[in-house]
Amino acid sequence: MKGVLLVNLGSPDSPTPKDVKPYLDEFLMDGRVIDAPKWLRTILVRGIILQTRPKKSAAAYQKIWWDSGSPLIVISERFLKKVRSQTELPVALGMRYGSGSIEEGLEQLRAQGVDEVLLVPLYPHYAMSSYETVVVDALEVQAQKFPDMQITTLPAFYRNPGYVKVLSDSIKDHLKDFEYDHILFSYHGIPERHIRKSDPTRFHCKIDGKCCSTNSVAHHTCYRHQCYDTTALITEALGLPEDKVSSSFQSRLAGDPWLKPYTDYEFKRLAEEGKTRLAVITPAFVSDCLETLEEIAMEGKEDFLEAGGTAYMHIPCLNDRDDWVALMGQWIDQWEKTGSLPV
Ligand SMILES: C=CC1=C(C)c2cc3[nH]c(cc4nc(cc5[nH]c(cc1n2)c(C)c5CCC(=O)O)C(CCC(=O)O)=C4C)c(C)c3C=C
Ligand SMILES: [Fe+2]
Ligand SMILES: [Fe+2]
Repeated sequence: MKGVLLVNLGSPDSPTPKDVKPYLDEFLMDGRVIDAPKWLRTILVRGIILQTRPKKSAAAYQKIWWDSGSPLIVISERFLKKVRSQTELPVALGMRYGSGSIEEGLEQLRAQGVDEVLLVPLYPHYAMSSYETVVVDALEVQAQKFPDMQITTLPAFYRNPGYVKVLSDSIKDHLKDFEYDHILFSYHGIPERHIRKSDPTRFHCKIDGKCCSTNSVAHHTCYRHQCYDTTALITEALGLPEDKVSSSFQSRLAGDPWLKPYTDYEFKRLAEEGKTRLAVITPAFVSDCLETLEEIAMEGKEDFLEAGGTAYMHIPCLNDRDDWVALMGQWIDQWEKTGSLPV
């Protein structure tokens, strides 16, 4: 019997340093997130980052936490509930880190007789620190705990025409009452090294301004290419003039060079260029979370207005929008009836 597992990133159990610490420990000790050898990762994460970060992150989580819990979790649960109404198949939710794991999700499906799973990483783009780690974790759990289960994975869907339509309709809806002179597409950043590591050719991705627009098999796993492609597809779908649109990368940690341009620098640059009414969209996330609600909607607004901007809007993620839920329902239906996956 077929069933579906939706997977999102996960959140701490509460916005306190006590609960944020084990969550960050699991997250940052993932070798696909901090890709240093284990001994070095242990020193970096447990010896340095976890000494101070939990307090700082907990304070940020407190600013966005809802009475019903972490926005990312609450939104993912609302999405789950609505997706269930679109299909007869059992649908479960798993988180890559923190409570409500992928294993628990698969267990729930197995209890309902499922032995063929459609795994849906809730990320539009491929990155080793997001999409790939979900797939690898699910396959490891399957091999160890559910050897009779078969797992099929939904590909990164940033180019899917249905997805491009839903995202551009959402932007259109939110910009109805906001006069903007620029739209910034702010994607979660990753270290540049991750791009090179994910390049199967080992030679294509040079992050030189040209590789991401030169056709290559490397683009199947090039997060940078996929982000710029998302901006281009949405720009085209909305008929936006190119000088009103740009892309940037947020949420970097100190240390390595991360993908540029950095979102916080872009706020300043755009304001100084005279773009005073800014809309910001965060298409690396399908659900609002710490990185969108605190870093972009709160901190970003403050930074932009301080730099001389006069109006600012964060466009929410797709969350549990009905057209997004319906699209997920169509993808599930297609897989159930034909075994094929949307591209
Ligand atoms: C080396 C560090 C990190 C990489 C690489 C990274 C990639 C990455 N992350 C997301 C999605 C989310 N990240 C979120 C929070 C978050 N991310 C990092 C670090 C890396 N992410 C940290 C330390 C944190 C925790 C909070 C903090 O201390 O700042 C979230 C929000 C979770 C929530 O509970 O709301 C999401 C979602 C993607 C898509 C990605 C690669 C493309
Ligand atoms: Fe992250
Ligand atoms: Fe590239």
